[in-house]
Amino acid sequence: MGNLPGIVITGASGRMGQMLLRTVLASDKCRLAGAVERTGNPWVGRDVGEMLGGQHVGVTVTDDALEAFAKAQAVIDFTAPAATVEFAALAAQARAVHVIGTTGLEAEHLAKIAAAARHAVIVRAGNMSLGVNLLVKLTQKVAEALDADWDVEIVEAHHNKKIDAPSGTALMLGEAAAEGRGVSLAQMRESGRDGITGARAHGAIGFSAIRGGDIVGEHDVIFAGAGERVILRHVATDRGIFARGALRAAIWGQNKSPGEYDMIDVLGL
Ligand SMILES: NC(=O)C1=CN([C@@H]2O[C@H](COP(=O)(O)OP(=O)(O)OC[C@H]3O[C@@H](n4cnc5c(N)ncnc54)[C@H](O)[C@@H]3O)[C@@H](O)[C@H]2O)C=CC1
Ligand SMILES: O=C(O)C1=N[C@H](C(=O)O)C[C@H](O)C1
Repeated sequence: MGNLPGIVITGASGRMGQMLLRTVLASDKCRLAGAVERTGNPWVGRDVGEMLGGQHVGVTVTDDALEAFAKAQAVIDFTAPAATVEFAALAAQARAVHVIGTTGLEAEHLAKIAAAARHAVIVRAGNMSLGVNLLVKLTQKVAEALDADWDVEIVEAHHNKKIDAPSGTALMLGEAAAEGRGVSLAQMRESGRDGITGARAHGAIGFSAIRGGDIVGEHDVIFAGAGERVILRHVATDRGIFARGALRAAIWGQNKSPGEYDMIDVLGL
């Protein structure tokens, strides 16, 4: 047990935090080394097992991230952009692999994460599931095969608590479509249509977001041509797919050279 990689989960009380804790506790490939929440969160100072509604597991939730990271080989982080940037610096200081699932990261956050990756292994993806990463590869292939007369639209649906749009997954799919076409997503991106928008720009890559209820995550990539459509779809029904992917990334990252990696690297797709 002592030789298994020790994992710290940040954002322990969150939707993904709880799923990650259960996944690590059930795994025979790693051990739970710590759990972090923000100061003032009711989970801080309490045993992880008790907070999950079961027996004590001997790991107390802390708000001291550096102390927790220093005892671990990997940190799995599905929190919020400001927290993730802070954790990237601390995980690098502790030489722990940092697996980042947090979405909504802006250029300023990405620059700080890239700086941390000069000293430590970081695996970052807007979606850690096998199915979505396969869909990313398929999207790139289809975009390579079809010309810009085929309009690309990405439609995503998530639960009503999600705070960022388009989703991290939708952006990964948009990047894949842009790469397949040999264009820059930043230049071709079109989102949030409302009112008299004018006709669709030729070659645009469009994004639409639906928010409602408890939808885990659904993504369609629509290639709309004249007289026909190709639709690629992924539907997530269980957050366990993201947690299993993140755990796989944490184990894969052990003994890798410092740098920033993604799930395509981890899965070898
Ligand atoms: N890459 C992927 O496969 C997936 C990514 N996500 C992303 O993960 C993130 C979290 O999603 P949810 O779990 O649904 O959100 P949530 O709101 O349920 O959980 C976030 C947790 O982070 C904690 N947190 C925020 N700042 C913190 C800090 N400074 N220190 C410690 N804890 C802090 C919050 O207290 C909360 O418990 C979002 O960005 C979401 O888009 C979600 C699912 C899959
Ligand atoms: O916030 C979520 O829930 C999810 N976020 C990720 C995203 O932004 O794509 C991944 C998944 O779709 C669930």
